[in-house]
Amino acid sequence: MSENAKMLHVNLAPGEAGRYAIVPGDPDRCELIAAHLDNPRMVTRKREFTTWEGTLEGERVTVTSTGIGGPSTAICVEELHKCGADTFIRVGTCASTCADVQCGDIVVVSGSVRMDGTSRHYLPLEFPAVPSYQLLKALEESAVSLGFHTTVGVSITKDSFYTQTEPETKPVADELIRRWQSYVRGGAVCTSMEESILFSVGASLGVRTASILVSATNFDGSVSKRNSADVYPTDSIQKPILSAIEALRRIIRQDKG
Ligand SMILES: O=P(O)(O)O[C@H]1O[C@H](CO)[C@@H](O)[C@H]1O
Ligand SMILES: O=c1cc[nH]c(=O)[nH]1
Repeated sequence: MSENAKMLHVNLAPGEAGRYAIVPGDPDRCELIAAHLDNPRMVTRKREFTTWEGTLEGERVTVTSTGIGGPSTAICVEELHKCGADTFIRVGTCASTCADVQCGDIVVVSGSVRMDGTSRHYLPLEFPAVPSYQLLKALEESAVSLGFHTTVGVSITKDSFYTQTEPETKPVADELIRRWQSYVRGGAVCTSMEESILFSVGASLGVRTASILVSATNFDGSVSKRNSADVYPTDSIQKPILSAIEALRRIIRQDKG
């Protein structure tokens, strides 16, 4: 393979990603994020990986979707890194697992339970899945400065959506519910599907990672179920987007300073 060949999945070549990457799960979210950059343009799309780019504070910013869950997130981070990225901010949604986080509230993830398989291919389980403190701090300060209700806390990264929302229907229900209860009793504030992978792959590559989420659910007091009555206001996604853009501005200025 030539050195300038395009990556197998994200379809970018070395040099075609900015140092700064914003990585949502949903491909449709890339355009919404890029709209806040200067000179946004769609770059490429392959499988679950859609890429837009633009500039912020004069620096190139790449926005690429990870798709859902571990394997595709690991691929996205590895390939963007090969193409030039060393700073990754996930902008996503989560389900609340605590009373402090209600629908539309922000969570800045300070660490993640590794209830996934992919991160174990990178680091042993005793190694914590944690973000870069510099990025976490910038995200928290930005979200608070924008007036959003913000919680900094531990998320649960799971490998499967419906084993969380309907654990009692699965053959391993007892195990799922027992583990989930222990995470919640340990103080986990929300659940999503990419953090432990993003943080672990980032740590193994020696790059900066962080994640900011908006809750798509109200917490109804149940340990593991999604609240079926939740109506997710689609404009809520602008909260983590605006926070991430402001945080990235601060990071870029710090990097330059
Ligand atoms: O909001 P996004 O980034 O799509 O992420 C969340 O939504 C998906 C599940 O519906 C999972 O990928 C979960 O982590
Ligand atoms: O309910 C939800 C919403 C976002 N992400 C999840 O993992 N679950």
